[in-house]
Amino acid sequence: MDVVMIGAGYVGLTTGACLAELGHRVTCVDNDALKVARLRRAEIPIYEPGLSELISKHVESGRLSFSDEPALAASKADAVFIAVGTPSGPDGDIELSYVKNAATSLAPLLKPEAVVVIKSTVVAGTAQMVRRLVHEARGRSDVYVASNPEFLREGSAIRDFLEADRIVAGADDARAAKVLEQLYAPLREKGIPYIATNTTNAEMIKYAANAFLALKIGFINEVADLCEAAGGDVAAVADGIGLDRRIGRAFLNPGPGFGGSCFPKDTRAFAAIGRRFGQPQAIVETLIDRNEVRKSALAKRILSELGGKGRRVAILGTAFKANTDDVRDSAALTIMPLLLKAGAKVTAHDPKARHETERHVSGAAWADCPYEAARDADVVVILTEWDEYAGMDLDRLAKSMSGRVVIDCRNLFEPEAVAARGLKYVSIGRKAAAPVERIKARRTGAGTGNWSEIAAAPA
Ligand SMILES: NC(=O)c1ccc[n+]([C@@H]2O[C@H](COP(=O)([O-])OP(=O)(O)OC[C@H]3O[C@@H](n4cnc5c(N)ncnc54)[C@H](O)[C@@H]3O)[C@@H](O)[C@H]2O)c1
Ligand SMILES: O=c1ccn([C@@H]2O[C@H](COP(=O)(O)OP(=O)(O)O[C@H]3O[C@H](CO)[C@@H](O)[C@H](O)[C@H]3O)[C@@H](O)[C@H]2O)c(=O)[nH]1
Repeated sequence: MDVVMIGAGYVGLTTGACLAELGHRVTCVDNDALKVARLRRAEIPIYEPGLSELISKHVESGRLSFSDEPALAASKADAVFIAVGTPSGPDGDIELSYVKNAATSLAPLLKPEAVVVIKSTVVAGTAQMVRRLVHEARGRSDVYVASNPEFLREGSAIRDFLEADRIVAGADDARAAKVLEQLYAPLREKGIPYIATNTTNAEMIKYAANAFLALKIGFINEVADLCEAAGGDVAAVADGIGLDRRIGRAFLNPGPGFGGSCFPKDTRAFAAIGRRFGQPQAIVETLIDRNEVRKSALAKRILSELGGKGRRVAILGTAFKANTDDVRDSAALTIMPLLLKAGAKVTAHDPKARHETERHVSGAAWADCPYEAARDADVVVILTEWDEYAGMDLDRLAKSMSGRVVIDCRNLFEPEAVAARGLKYVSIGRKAAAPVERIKARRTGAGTGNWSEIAAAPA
């Protein structure tokens, strides 16, 4: 089929390249002419594993091209996807102006029977509203509107698309339903569950899924804090509850609070829809508050470990999660400014997100590797779970630092391994760190030094 993708961001580029992989001819259109010029030079504006290779493959196969001018491609397209941003508005509700602009400017260009597919995350009722706008702009009702929310995660976007848990195809008429079926035929043949439903359900499914996943994270974060206070180990607790198939182990990893371009924005939108329809989503409202409080509480905790102005802290990881250069709503964007404001000297490192972080946070120094960031640091804080940090040489890290505190917000290490280097390990709900003296005693043969003795010692 001939497809046009409006918006060449994370979702548009990935979806465009993957639809080309499924055999369709795709033109990705963006109104950012600079972005399109870069894409035409094979410069991929985002870091997403495998995306650059997939794009090159299909530019060469002739099935993928880029344009900043939708007219020609849209006039031939069977399906026009809208994958533009839907940022948060002031009351948490989403800003639909990009979706509306894209739809109305395209409307007169479409051939009869074309289907506009909304890929952006939008609130219930948006597809119906877009249908009215498109028909008004054309002066006739010979094109159709569908809702096909996207569930990919940054960092594993291509696999999430091509090996999706399910495809949600929202259509209110036979033509839109048929075009969606044809677009996804290769994935349906592979046995990927295909949920054919109406547009309102499709829109609701997307928000309910994100709200539920965010709730799992918010829940385990609080369980982790309780474990820390009660002397439990959240990793064991998450394994123990996650093996219950009704619960599942995924998304039970505690951290510095969820971030990214989706969970914070989508939970706010979900809560806003609840208020708008007179059905407040109290659980999600609380989750949003707790997640924000978590990030600033973490900054306070870092400052208390740091113990005074002018002391040095290394921040390892500023992306909202590993394998992306995206820093939207990342914990680092809340925590770094608070540390700098309190007079700390901050040196940061991230394998991919330095450039993006520098657009939002000024005043920090940057290092080329984690050990350089840790040089002379009083406290090292891990905020992103990059493999590079999980694989760090702890002896080298300990030698680089002048202080002794490692605050690991992603639980990358076994507490004992860090403590054995004479470091105080502050994790998120793992076993309490052994005090430096006790570890030293163990190394020098004083005391029994067994694990239960170390674990039982006060942090
Ligand atoms: N990022 C994700 O992981 C993810 C996953 C699933 C769903 N979503 C949803 O998908 C949507 C897009 O998210 P994103 O992260 O790809 O956004 P993005 O900001 O990375 O990309 C949006 C692109 O649309 C372009 N654009 C805006 N208006 C346009 C127009 N009228 N014509 C042409 N181009 C236009 C912008 O220049 C930009 O390049 C959002 O609704 C988001 O909530 C995102
Ligand atoms: O056990 C976990 C899992 C995630 N996170 C954090 O939660 C945030 C979001 O992570 P993730 O869901 O992996 O990334 P996204 O790329 O934002 O993907 C989410 O948001 C997308 C946009 O809607 C959806 O398409 C995806 O299905 C949904 O997982 C990040 O800050 C993670 O560090 C945790 O703290 N613990």
